[in-house]
Amino acid sequence: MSDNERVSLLLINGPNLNLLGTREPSVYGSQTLNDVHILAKQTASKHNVGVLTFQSNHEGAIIDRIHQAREEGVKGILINPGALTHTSVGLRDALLGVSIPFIEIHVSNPHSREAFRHHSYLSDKAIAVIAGLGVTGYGESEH
Ligand SMILES: O=C1C[C@@](O)(C(=O)O)C[C@@H](O)[C@@H]1O
Repeated sequence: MSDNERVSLLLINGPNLNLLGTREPSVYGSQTLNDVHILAKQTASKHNVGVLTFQSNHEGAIIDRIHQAREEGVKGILINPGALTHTSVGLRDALLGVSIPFIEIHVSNPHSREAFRHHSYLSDKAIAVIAGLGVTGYGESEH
């Protein structure tokens, strides 16, 4: 399979995840978004899968990127929606609208935090939810 034919995944990080590494380190740790991108790409490349990355603090930009993913033939989306997890019907509709399977990722475990973080607009439609593993949740466990 050539690079052009490689299966592609899209990794999306939502609002405030550009601050990983400096943002509330006791909750989110000290690794940066760049570390996340490296980990995800390294993990995927072991399976000959490519990863496109995108981060935005803007709901509409994320929705537009999800729409673009369909045109690009992206096979799966990995998304840490940040706070949009708990607020965005629009994000849910975008993911369902493009019919691309997705995995929801959180660095922290929202269920062990404030009550307003316990509900997700995405989880019931996600293939899987990975939460509370820190940045390692974007990679693959060694086994
Ligand atoms: O921004 C975030 C980050 C988060 O998605 C996580 O990765 O743990 C959890 C959300 O509740 C929060 O708003």
